[in-house]
Amino acid sequence: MTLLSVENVGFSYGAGRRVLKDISFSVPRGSNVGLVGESGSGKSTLLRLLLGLDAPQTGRILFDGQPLEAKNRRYLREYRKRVQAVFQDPYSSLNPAHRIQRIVTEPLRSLKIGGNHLEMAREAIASVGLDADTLTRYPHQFSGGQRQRIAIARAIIARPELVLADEAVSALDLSTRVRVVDLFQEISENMTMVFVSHDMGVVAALCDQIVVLDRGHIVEAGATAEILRTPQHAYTQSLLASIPRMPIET
Ligand SMILES: Nc1ncnc2c1ncn2[C@@H]1O[C@H](COP(=O)(O)OP(=O)(O)OP(=O)(O)O)[C@@H](O)[C@H]1O
Repeated sequence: MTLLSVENVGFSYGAGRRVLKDISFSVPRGSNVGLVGESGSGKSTLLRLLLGLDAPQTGRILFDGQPLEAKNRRYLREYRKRVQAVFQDPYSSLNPAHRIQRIVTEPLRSLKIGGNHLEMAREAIASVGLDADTLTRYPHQFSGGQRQRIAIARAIIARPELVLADEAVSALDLSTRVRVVDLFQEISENMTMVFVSHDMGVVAALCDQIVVLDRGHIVEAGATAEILRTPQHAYTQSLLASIPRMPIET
């Protein structure tokens, strides 16, 4: 069943040129879909539309069969219970003055979700592989990879149906990146994910489907194995060529 459906979406900032043109793809429930493309291809813009921060000028986005009502605060409050995001820079997204417990439970308060928040925080922090005493500490006491785990715990604490990740491992060094990719793989087993990255290697490791963007257009979309085996578009071939080590089996 389709959870998210993007239909013929076009978008420009103000009166500027089109940065997204006729974008269509769907995200089946339970799947991981990767959006890849070089800098400036429109990935972050598309993610803003998926978060409801902006509305497309043409086309529409359906979430669970209903149109996503961007900028409708009441709608977005309900939407945020079902959709959470993880961003690139774990440091700037974690308030340095707050303890981890307060940071991780923030979605529960802002979404007015009841229950035992401390218990829920313990569970979320354990599910990203961190100790319970993490909750009493501050962001500066952690490494980049640990901070990204904390950001992931915050994203999953409200048990969203969909997680949108924007370059969520790009700022991490290689070995940490591999561990956080493994973590995403684990949590994505019970969730639907849209994973935005300029790194085809990361997306290929995590996603069962890939949508390739080039200057606001979709140039290729399909099953990951298929795209890795027979990339159709010269642009996809060049993205694949930029992966330092290709998987041997696809
Ligand atoms: N606020 C804005 N106002 C005007 N133009 C913008 C704005 N944000 C992005 N753009 C333009 O829209 C196009 C797509 O940018 P976008 O950030 O979506 O690409 P991206 O693929 O996410 O790139 P990156 O990987 O560098 O973040 C670019 O040409 C960019 O200059």
